[in-house]
Amino acid sequence: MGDEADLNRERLELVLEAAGLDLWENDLVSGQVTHKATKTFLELGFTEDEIVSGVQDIFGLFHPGDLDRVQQAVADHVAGITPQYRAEFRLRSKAGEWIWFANYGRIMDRSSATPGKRLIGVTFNIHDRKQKEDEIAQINHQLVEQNKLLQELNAALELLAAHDALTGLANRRALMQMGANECKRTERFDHPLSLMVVDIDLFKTVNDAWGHLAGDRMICAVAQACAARKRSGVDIVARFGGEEFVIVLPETDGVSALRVAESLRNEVAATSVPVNDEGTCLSVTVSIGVATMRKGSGLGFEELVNRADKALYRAKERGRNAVYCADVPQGSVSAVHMLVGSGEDRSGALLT
Ligand SMILES: Nc1nc2c(ncn2[C@@H]2O[C@H](COP(=O)(O)OP(=O)(O)OP(=O)(O)O)[C@@H](O)[C@H]2O)c(=O)[nH]1
Repeated sequence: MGDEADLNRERLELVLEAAGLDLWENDLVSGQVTHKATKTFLELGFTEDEIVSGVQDIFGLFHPGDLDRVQQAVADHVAGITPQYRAEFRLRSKAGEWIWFANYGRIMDRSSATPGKRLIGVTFNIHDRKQKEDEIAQINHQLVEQNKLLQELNAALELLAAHDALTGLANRRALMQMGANECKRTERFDHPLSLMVVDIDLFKTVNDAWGHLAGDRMICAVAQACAARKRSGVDIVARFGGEEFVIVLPETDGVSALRVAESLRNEVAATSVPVNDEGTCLSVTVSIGVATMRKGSGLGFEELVNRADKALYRAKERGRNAVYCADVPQGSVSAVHMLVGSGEDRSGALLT
């Protein structure tokens, strides 16, 4: 029987050694370590003589950040809440380094006369695994940060790709895309679509007399005036080129578009634009060409822009600071005249 017990012990030791496990046993009533985890202490740099025999002394080697969790895991198992005691924790080596270990244990005498006394378990080194987990967590964290940065860069690029850097308005590329969609909507839903091309008059003279920066400020001021007309989520306001802007007015017929154009022309003409830091303010006017389409007109967006551009040319021909639209029927003239409130020259285009 004694031989068989010795053989069993040797078998157990072989298994523990091969698996890198260190067996221990604690008497939870006396608080004494009844079988010491020798291998673990040697790994920590202690000599056999220095191996402690009190449970509290062992707790003294635990990392303060892990101790509560370990004690809670023991308490949960003793209380029968968990079927095993499991914990991962850091132990302080003799040299003062923190090394990761894990415990796996169980109360072995629940059915004895003094249950809850013998907690038996194994300790094993998990330091390499923990370090790899840390490295992976760090790499994951870096990846998350890099992804965030990429998303921000993508959003900034999308913004740059669709907007004009000077005025912040939609750029020509974005306009052509959105405008084409509006043309399709007009064909599908039979709603009118109008478009204005707004051009600053004699802008070259501003650049020539006051410099390019002053010209830029004037472009921004007119851009703001155009943007202020925008019905949010409905109209499109874009910088089409140098000192030229396009305003797309969905669900707006020619008469209404003329009304908007004339009101914008008036507002700009009443504006005084500060063009430098010395307090120079310049007056400014715009000429506006208006074009409008309905379902079945067969016009694409580019053609609509071209028509408004031709109308703009007529407005310039008529002396600038003017609005012109070739698409409004004769019957609408009086209504527009009333709204325009300017001379024949300005609204004369409607009479052609
Ligand atoms: N400051 C500035 N000037 C620009 C910009 N883009 C274009 N321009 C200038 O705008 C001027 C446009 O001049 P023109 O096409 O002759 O037109 P205009 O002087 O406004 O004359 P009309 O349109 O006939 O009334 C040119 O001198 C361009 O160099 C810009 O982003 N900033």
